[in-house]
Amino acid sequence: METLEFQAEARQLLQLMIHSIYSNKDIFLRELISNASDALDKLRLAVLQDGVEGDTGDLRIELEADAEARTLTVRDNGIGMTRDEVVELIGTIARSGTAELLRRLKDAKGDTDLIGQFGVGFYSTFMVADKVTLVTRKAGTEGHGTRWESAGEGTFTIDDAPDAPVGTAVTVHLRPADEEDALFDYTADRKIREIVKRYSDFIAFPIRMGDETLNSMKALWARPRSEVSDDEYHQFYKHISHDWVDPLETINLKAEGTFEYEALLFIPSQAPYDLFQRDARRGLQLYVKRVFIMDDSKELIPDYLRFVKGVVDAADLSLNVSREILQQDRQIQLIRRRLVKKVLSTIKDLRANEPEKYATFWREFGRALKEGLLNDPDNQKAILDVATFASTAGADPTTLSDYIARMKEGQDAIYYLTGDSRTQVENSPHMEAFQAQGREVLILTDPVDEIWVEAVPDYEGHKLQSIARGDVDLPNPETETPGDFAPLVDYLKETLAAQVKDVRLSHRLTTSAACLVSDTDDMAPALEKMYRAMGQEPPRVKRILELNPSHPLVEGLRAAHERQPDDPTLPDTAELLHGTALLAEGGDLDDPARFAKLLADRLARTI
Ligand SMILES: Nc1ncnc2c1ncn2[C@@H]1O[C@H](COP(=O)(O)OP(=O)(O)OP(=O)(O)O)[C@@H](O)[C@H]1O
Repeated sequence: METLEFQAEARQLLQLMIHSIYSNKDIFLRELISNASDALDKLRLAVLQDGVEGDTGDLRIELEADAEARTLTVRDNGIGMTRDEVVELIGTIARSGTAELLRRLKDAKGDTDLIGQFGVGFYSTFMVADKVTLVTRKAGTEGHGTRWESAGEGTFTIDDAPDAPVGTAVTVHLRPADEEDALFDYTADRKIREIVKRYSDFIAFPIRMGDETLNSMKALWARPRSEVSDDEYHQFYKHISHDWVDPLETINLKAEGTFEYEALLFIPSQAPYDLFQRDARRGLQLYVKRVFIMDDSKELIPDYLRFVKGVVDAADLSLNVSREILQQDRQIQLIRRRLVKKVLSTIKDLRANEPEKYATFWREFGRALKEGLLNDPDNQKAILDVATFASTAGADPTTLSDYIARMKEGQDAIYYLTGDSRTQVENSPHMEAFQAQGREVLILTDPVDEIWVEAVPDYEGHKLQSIARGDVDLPNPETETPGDFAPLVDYLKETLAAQVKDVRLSHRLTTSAACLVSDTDDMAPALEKMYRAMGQEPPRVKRILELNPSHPLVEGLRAAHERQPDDPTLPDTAELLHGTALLAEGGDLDDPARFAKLLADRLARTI
């Protein structure tokens, strides 16, 4: 028997383990099972590719608990290790950067997140053990096996193990349970099952305890789609999402090459109740080589796709990768980018080939998806490609490209109008001339519409243009304006100076007397309202009052002002004109009671 010293950095790491700075001690079993699973993978590959002699007929992981002896053994019949490998692999930490991380770990005492930056693997057993024994024998080699043992305190012993079977058995001599310190009784049947189910259910090899296999072994994402039934996918979806309805769509993804990962994603059929609540759970499950790493990994999918559920299984990440690391990891960013593209292209396919499913998707998640127009500039175009909008052209929503295909000659902009409801938008005075000329206008009624339209300059070269803003570029109907409106316009500008920044004659009205429009670069009123609702105080934006010169009220007002510019009832009429314009577009009056009184007095005089 030989006694050897751990390499300096390994010793440091072991100290950290023994003093157990990592709060979740359960993971030691996950690590051992993961190592065992790797060893089984390696044996399978060695036999297959290198012609190593070995039995791959019954690759398995066995768990054996002995409550009396207080031991838990994890045994595999995988590749095993030679004596030299044991010394090399278990006695040292080969990974680069570990020394630097250890230094930082020491400085940041108790910072448990840092430890997630490197795989602690086998050493994590020392969080729960006062002694660990490893007995192993390498597949395809002559000679005997090796027995390694350590209490984690600086040294380990190495010895021959003549009778060791091929594979590796790690026996953890457990410290007394101390539940307050999250040190559980790891010989307890229930605890073992719980950990296996939670972290290792999808390990591709059977994890057995006695005659029983504890894991389902179904790594669905790793199996070719043609071999997995819809029902299996749906069960899996329900398991991870806690949804009870089948998903709308299942998405498989596999990346090979330098950076390997697999993903299995689902688009649900219905939005969760908390889709628009900030504290809702979101994100994907992250696996590393079939080993469950974490739930709700927000780094894998952007917020606007938060309704997507599923699993990403990456081959090259550390098992102990922390959320902090995920945020900075370049590989994770690449995965995320790819997932976004895949989800968007799936939606595009739905739209092209399965209109009913697409309609369901858009009804449930369109509002969330549109947030991406603001938050994901790179995919703005792709999102607009799959988006549909209500329109004056018909009851069915339209895509932007269909809209463009229907544009009238000479029309360059994509017209839209925002509002609270379809009815309100359709009946808004701003619509009149557009309707009269048969020009299609998009009807945008989601709160997020007010915001993204500001962020999207154009679609395929066509500007998005609010018909309640700026001047309209409609061809002028060649009607002579009756009479001279300049004095009235000047009068109203002065009288309504507190309410509006300008007064002018309109080309967009056919039936209404007046309407309010925003100046080209001013904030839309709904947006202003939204900011106020969020507790902010944006500067009050005054709008422009546009008059319809052919309306009897406006013409009458002109005549009345011409007759007697100091008529004492004129200011009230001006105020009523402004108020009705505001009401017609669904706006809020500053002083509704005053408006009602003015109106009632005026009506009383006409009866
Ligand atoms: N059951 C096993 N069978 C064969 N080799 C093993 C076994 N367990 C550990 N090893 C070897 O010991 C090495 C070190 O294991 P350890 O758990 O410390 O780190 P790792 O598995 O490489 O990294 P990580 O756990 O972060 O993925 C492994 O890479 C593997 O070569």
